[in-house]
Amino acid sequence: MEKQTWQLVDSYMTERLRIGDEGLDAALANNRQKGLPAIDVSPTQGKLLTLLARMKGAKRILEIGTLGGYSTICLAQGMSDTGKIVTLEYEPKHAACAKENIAFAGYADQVDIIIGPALESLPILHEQQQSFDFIFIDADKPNNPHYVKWALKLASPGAVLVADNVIRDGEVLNRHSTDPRVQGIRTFVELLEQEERIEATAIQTVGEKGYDGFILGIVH
Ligand SMILES: C[S@@+](CC[C@H](N)C(=O)[O-])C[C@H]1O[C@@H](n2cnc3c(N)ncnc32)[C@H](O)[C@@H]1O
Repeated sequence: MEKQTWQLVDSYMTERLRIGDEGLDAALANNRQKGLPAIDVSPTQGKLLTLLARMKGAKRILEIGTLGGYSTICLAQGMSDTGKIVTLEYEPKHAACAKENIAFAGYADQVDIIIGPALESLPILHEQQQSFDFIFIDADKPNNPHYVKWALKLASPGAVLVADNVIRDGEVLNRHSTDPRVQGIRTFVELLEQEERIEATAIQTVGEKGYDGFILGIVH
């Protein structure tokens, strides 16, 4: 099938901007070989995570939704040399694959994968008085409103907040949508509208998963 313009542009930019490396390529190959769903962030989007973590000088990153650890490795590449990531994953099979990929990429000692529903892990992190200067939300979208509330409790002042898949082919505009993921994003955006501590914007994207986008913000 003939490639669409956005695919050609994505390949052009990925190549010209030298995006990706052995660890990231191996992670994607292992994820597909183990049958994980192909819902990792794209290489150009992953590089955005790397750059945001580097711009922030992130030292403690929380990721909600690990899958095979592709985005975890992107974040690890941008964090400070002594940085740590806590990443939350529901599916043991995904977490096991992520563990392999993260170790191969050289970040085994800096990443803690917690297996289980994020809504059970987040209160434990809070009880432990953990805090984070970068939070990436990319798990089950119906729970995004809960995740942003936990993010507010766990964020250190000035923390970066990123959430993926917030446009959903434009369905975010459809207040009558029966898709709980769309309603999760709509409620999430309404919470952002009301929450003065969060200053945010949206970046629209196009990719293998369609027309979608990120929320980027700072928790003051
Ligand atoms: C979109 S994928 C994450 C992709 C990953 N961030 C990347 O770009 O490489 C979402 C992941 O969240 C996990 N997940 C879904 N519901 C969850 C929950 N309640 N708690 C923790 N993880 C969950 C899924 O199993 C899946 O692996």
